[in-house]
Amino acid sequence: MKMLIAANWKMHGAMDWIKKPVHFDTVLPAKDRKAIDVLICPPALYLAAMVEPAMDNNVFIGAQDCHAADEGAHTGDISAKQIAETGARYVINGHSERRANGETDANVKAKAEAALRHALTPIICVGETLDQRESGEAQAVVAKQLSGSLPEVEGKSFVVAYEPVWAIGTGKTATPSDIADMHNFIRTIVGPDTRILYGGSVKPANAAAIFAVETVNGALIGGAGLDMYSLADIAQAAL
Ligand SMILES: O=C[C@H](O)COP(=O)(O)O
Repeated sequence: MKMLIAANWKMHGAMDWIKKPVHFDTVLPAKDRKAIDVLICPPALYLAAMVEPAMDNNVFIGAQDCHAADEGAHTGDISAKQIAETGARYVINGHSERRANGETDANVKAKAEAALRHALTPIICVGETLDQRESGEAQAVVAKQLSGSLPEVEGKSFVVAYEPVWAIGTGKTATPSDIADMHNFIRTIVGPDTRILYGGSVKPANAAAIFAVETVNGALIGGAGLDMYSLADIAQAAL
């Protein structure tokens, strides 16, 4: 399965960042990374401007969230239909930073199903908190999130990102053995054909060890995905 190297820019960036996929291609040209897919998920207002230069450089563009409805009175929200119209190909659903603000498994599932209706690939995030891990509940928490959040749409593919909440933006990475345990567990639920990413303080220095875990099919990268040299170093580790 092709690895997916996905950068989630969160609420970072400015208009001149729309050139970053072109810069990425200068650092790691498309001809040298045919074995992997590269995705950048910028803030929504940059999507339309980024898609064309990014696709010209074999970089996919995705959104960080979508609404479950196709249209309506939802101030500040963006629908999967609108995201798809920009030419973006992926959307992140259920990131822990959104779950922390009240997003439920049912919301995530409805959003992922909206994404699939508009030919976007949802990246569905799951992961336990430190308290949940320390009390031995990590797998049960992830199983519950998957059971409530995965889209029920026949024949459509989605991506799962396992992001332990305690590893996000903290510099603490799960050990390869912890990642392998959780990814193997998730694999038993999602089957052999679904990409399972790891996210949580992925950096150039630890990427190779993470990608060496057999059931890791790529990474969802926050901080280290803002700099194209560091994103390219991580991508290189997946080749
Ligand atoms: O979506 C990305 C994750 O939240 C990971 O962020 P991080 O690499 O800054 O820890």
